[in-house]
This record gives sequence, C-alpha cells and structure tokens, in this order.
Amino acid sequence: MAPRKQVQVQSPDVEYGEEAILARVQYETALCQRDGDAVVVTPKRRRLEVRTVRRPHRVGAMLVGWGGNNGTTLTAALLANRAGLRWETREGERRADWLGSLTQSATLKLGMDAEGRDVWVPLNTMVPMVDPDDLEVDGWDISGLNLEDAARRNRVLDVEVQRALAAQLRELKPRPAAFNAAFVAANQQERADNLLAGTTAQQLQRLREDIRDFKQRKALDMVVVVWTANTERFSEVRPGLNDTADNLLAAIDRGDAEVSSSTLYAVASVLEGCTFINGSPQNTFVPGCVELAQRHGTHIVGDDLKTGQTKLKSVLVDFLVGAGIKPTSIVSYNHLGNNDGRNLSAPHTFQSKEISKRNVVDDVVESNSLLYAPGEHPDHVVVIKYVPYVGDSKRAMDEYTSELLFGGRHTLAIHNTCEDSLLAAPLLLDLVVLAEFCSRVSFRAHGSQEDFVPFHSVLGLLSYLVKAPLVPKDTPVVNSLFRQRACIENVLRACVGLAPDSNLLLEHKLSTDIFSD
Ligand SMILES: NC(=O)c1ccc[n+]([C@@H]2O[C@H](COP(=O)([O-])OP(=O)(O)OC[C@H]3O[C@@H](n4cnc5c(N)ncnc54)[C@H](O)[C@@H]3O)[C@@H](O)[C@H]2O)c1
Ligand SMILES: O=P([O-])([O-])O[C@@H]1[C@@H](O)[C@H](O)[C@@H](O)[C@H](O)[C@@H]1O
Repeated sequence: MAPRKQVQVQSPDVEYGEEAILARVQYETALCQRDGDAVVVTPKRRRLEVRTVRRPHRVGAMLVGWGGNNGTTLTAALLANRAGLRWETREGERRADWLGSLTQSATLKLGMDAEGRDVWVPLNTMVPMVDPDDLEVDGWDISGLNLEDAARRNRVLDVEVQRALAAQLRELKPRPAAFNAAFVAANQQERADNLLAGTTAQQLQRLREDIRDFKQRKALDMVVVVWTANTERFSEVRPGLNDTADNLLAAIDRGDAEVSSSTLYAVASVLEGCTFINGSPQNTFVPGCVELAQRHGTHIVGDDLKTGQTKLKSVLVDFLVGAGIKPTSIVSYNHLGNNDGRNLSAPHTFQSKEISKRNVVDDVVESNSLLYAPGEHPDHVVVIKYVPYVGDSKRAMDEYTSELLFGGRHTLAIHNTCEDSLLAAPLLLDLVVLAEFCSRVSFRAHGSQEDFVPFHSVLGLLSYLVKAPLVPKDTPVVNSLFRQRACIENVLRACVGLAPDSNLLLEHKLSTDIFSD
C-alpha cells in the first residue's frame, strides 16, 4: 500500500529537521490539595521540547507462540497486505486490510477547516511510523508445524486465504522453544515436539542467539519480541528468586523451576536490548525482570491483549459510572474453542486470565466516591468455558446490572461474538508499531541543555492495547479506554507541537464569534 501523506504542521513551535522533528509544547497539569472536603487546585504549566527521530527503525517482530492462532493470523495478514491479496467469498471479493488496527485503520481529530468543519487524519500520518509491509517476522513455537500446517490446524483463516498464502507460510518454521510445562495446562504437552534442550541457562543463551541471528539475517536495527504463546499461571514472587535482577539471573543460572518460560524470553530480549511485549495475563514481569529492563534501558509492555469482551467492559463501565449510574453486578461469561481456550480450561492458567479480566474496572470504580464507598465495588464474576465446536469464534455474554434513581434497576445484557484472533492480530501489529515509535521519542524541559529523556522502561503509553496495564512503580493505572486512546493521540500531537485536543469547540458554542482575526 502506498505510504500515506504525512501531516505537516506550520508553526514556530515545530521544526522538521533532516534527522528529527523538534517540537515545543505547553504541558499543563493541575496540582490538587485536599483540605477536608475542599480541594485547592494549582495549575502547573511547563514548556517541554519533544524530539522524534524521523526515520523508523528497520524492525523485526519475533513472536513467541508463532504457530498459534494469533501468530499465524498476524503473519498471514502481513503477507496478504503486502501482496494486496484479493480473494472470493460467498459475499463477493474481499481484499486484504488492517481492520481493527489503531495505527492502520483509525483516525484522530486534527483540527477544523476554514468553514469550521472537523478534520480527521489517520494516526500514522502524524509522525513517521513503521509500514507493516516492511515488518519482518520470525519466532518460536513448542510445536514444530510450519505456518501453513499451523494455520490449517488453527481454523481461523478462510481456505481461499490459506491457499493463496500456502507457499509463503510453508517456508516459515518456528524456532525450537524454551518450554516450562508446569506453567501451562497439561493438555499443551501434546503439541510440544519442538523444544530446546539443555539447562535453562543454555536455553537463555540460545534464545539470545536466535534474536541475534534474526537481526543479522534480516539486517534489522530493532527487534521487538512479543509473547503470544499460552497463558501461564502466575510465577511466585519471592526474595532470592526474582525480586531483583541479579537474583533472577542467578535463578536462571541454577535452573530454578519457578522461572517461567515467558520470563526467560523476556530476560533474553532485555539482554539483547529488545523491547518485550506480553500479550498474555501472567506476571511475566516479576520485579527482577522490571529492574533488568531498567538497567538495560529497554522497554517492556504488558499485560494481556485487550481485544473484545474486556475492551467493551472498559467502555461500558466508564460510560455508566461517568453518567452517575452505579454498576452493582458485572457477570462476564464466554466460551471459546481454540487452543487458548483449551489451555485456559486448567484452573491455574484460568486464574491468570480471571485477574486481568476483572481488574479492568478498578480505576473507574475508584474514580467516583459518590457512587462507591472506599473499598466498595460491583460484584464481578468472570467465567470462561472451553467449547471446541465454536473454535476461535468466542461467544461472550455479559450482564451489567446498575442502580438508578428511586432504586430503579438497569440491566444491560449483551451477546458479543468476538473472532478472537481476527481482533488480536491487528493489536499485535499496533503494539509493535507503537513500541517502535516510542523508541524514537524523547523529552526535555524547554531551554534545558540536559539530554532528552526517553519513555520509562515500563511503556505505560500502550495501555490502550492491554487489559492489565503494566505501569511504572507507584504510578496510577488507567483502564478507561477513551482516556488511554486520548493519551496516545495527545502524544502524537505533542510530537508535532500541537496542544492536546480539548474538545471545547468554543468556536461553535458562543453567542458571538470572538475568534475571527
Ligand atoms: N486472541 C485473543 O483474543 C487474545 C486476547 C488476549 C490475550 N490473548 C492471549 O494471547 C495468547 C495467544 O493466543 P492464541 O489464541 O494465539 O493461542 P494459541 O494457543 O493458539 O497460541 C499459543 C501458541 O504458543 C505456543 N507455545 C506455548 N508455549 C510456548 C513457549 N513456551 N514457547 C513458544 N511457543 C509456545 C503454542 O504451541 C501455540 O502455538 C494466549 O495467552 C491468549 O490468552 C489472546
Ligand atoms: O475478549 P477479551 O476479554 O479482551 O479477551 C479474550 C477473553 O475474552 C477470552 O476469554 C480469552 O480466552 C482470550 O485469550 C482473550 O483474553
């Protein structure tokens, strides 16, 4: 697909240099001090400089679980879009697209034209971003199936698409994987025929060699490793095991069985200077792993892709609580029949998913003390059942019960069929594209001679894409979907010297025009 024309901002506050865009923005916050029931607010204004390197890296994504439903679907989408694939369906011809991708198929409101009409532009025209057609992919899987056979087994893609991509997919074979079977359901053992041998320490070295091999073979200057393998049970976090970076490295050296596969891949990625993204709910980022990422100045992102049922939950609860309606009961049931669902049929792996699916309402509930007393929250139940027949087509059924005026009851009953991998694959692309963008952005106080500072190792900006956002220690978690999206939009606006979108639109709301020059 031809690259889209970039937005060009004409302002004394932005310079489009050869190497970087240098922008100056006013960063405004409000310092609140409670005094009994009163709140005293002091506006804080800081002028910042934002530097964005213009040329995107030559990026490769290494998928852990490459042969899975998400991994094969993302790979097929990359190949199909690169080829401009068209295929026949019973509803007529389809052509490859990136529907469901924030960076490829979503827009943001840039401003208004001379007639006062809103002007919306694709997100990826604000600053240069990686073109998916340039993205290289590789990865590991405990199953040795090549991606053509894996895609057939996974039953996500139309047969016409599988046929059209068969020759290319057949050439793609996952690398042997590090696998700690104790962390996933026993039923996953059946497919484990493509495993690394040796001690955990030897496997760590092999994973690092794999990353270097991919980087060298494809002439990359950045690799992003993405965990899209099975959901694991939580790792025990304890002093001497994984509470510090050195203890975690020592635990790997001694082959401690409590080091999960996902943490081992994360450590390999950090040691190779790569961004690591956790698309599953387990606590891959034990404290020692976070410390290691900070020590090496690499980015980590997690946890658990936010694709369908949970994405809707974060919107509905935001809407209800924001409207002063009090959700008192949330029942989230779904059944699915893919291998993810099969793995989640084990209590210890389900518990990881239950945590990420339940915590997503916490920040919105805590935001409204008029509705909820301290510690009060809605009843909230998550149920996931494995029903092979429905395959990847997850059926979510939710019931939201809320209290209304005069003791009224409001009930929202929703049936939400989520084609899980068709929803997840575009988000995996967004995570890689946005993680690469974040690696090129840095900030400093205006007029400072200090170095520009990058985003924190824990890349909270990408919270929009995950259920359980990993954020820097002692910083707030935001789950509200539209606040998360606004954060990404406003960072993109800051990169080109534009203020956040206030949504005031006073030009259209006053009795008299006070804006005409
Ligand atoms: N699709 C969605 O809607 C969605 C949303 C949120 C999170 N997720 C999570 O994404 C992950 C992948 O989902 P999926 O539907 O692709 O599952 P999947 O079971 O189809 O794919 C997982 C793949 O990982 C492989 N694997 C397991 N352990 C491995 C290891 N140690 N190293 C390398 N490969 C390993 C498996 O063989 C399998 O091919 C799951 O954890 C799931 O919970 C999916
Ligand atoms: O749709 P969503 O809640 O965002 O996410 C999905 C869950 O509903 C589903 O139960 C689980 O199997 C998938 O891995 C994914 O987590």
